Amino acid sequence: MPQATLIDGKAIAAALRAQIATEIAGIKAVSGLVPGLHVVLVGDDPASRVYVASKEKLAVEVGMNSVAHRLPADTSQETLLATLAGLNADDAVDGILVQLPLPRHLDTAAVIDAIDPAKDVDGLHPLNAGRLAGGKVDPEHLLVPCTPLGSMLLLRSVLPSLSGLEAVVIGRSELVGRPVAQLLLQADCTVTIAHSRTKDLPDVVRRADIVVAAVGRPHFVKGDWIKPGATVIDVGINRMPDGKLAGDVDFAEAVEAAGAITPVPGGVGPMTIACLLRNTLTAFKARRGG
Ligand SMILES: Nc1nc2c(c(=O)[nH]1)N[C@@H](CN(C=O)c1ccc(C(=O)N[C@@H](CCC(=O)O)C(=O)O)cc1)CN2
Repeated sequence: MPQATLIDGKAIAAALRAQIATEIAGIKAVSGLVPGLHVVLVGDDPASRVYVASKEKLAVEVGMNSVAHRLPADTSQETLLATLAGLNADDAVDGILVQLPLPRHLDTAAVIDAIDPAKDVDGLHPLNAGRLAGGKVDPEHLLVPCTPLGSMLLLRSVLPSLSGLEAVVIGRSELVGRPVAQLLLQADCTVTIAHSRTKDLPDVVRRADIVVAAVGRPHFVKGDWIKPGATVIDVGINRMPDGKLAGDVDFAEAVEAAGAITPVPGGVGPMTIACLLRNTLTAFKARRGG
């Protein structure tokens, strides 16, 4: 049995960042302006610290102004909202992202609501989520959550046309499951969103030409759930007791059945940050009439 094609998220993300860097260099040469990305981190969650440092570094590499606001774990809701109000009002700020998860005492929905939708490079503000759900806006000009956007770019790297394909998304989070389902629908897939209460999940997944796994449970999706030749996008990034990362899909099994599959690490993860940079450039151009 031939093994699946590996979808190389690391390489595709690097190519996207190179494209963004070229575009920013061109804009800078003409206007002297570059996009400004501001990331807000509250607390000291080790994984979040690593992701924020990586966002800061890669934003600088593509030529952006990059600022990380690191706030203590006991930051109050009022202080966080005041920080966001300052960033909303600052014309040099094109993109604002609040790293998730926030400490439990903070109200995440209220924090996201407080970000100017035009600067919401995470695509999580209700206005941007509503535009995506409405399906009426050109995705090139919409601020779409980064992991779903990256997942779609990976899918399109192996499936230029998605029209009419059966897609099953496992997981219904606002960060991944719901928006990726909306993007698949916009690409004319027939979309099922499966979740913890879905009955006969293995049989539901067996129907899928495209499987997007976003459940947050290591090796949850088994190889015999995968229809032969299906494309599998594994969004899970689970830290195992031995320190290694594992996806939501049992890769060793699924690679034998799938037509194409993303690895973990090196699949969707790197696309999340590349798409954040893309959204920041999109926001910059929209705000400055580019
Ligand atoms: N406000 C947000 N918070 C969070 C998001 C998000 O999109 N917006 N996503 C995740 C974390 N995340 C970015 O924030 C992220 C996760 C993983 C990677 C990545 O490149 N992973 C590598 C492995 C890295 C490692 O060794 O740990 C990979 O998969 O190859 C980048 C960004 C939750 N929070």
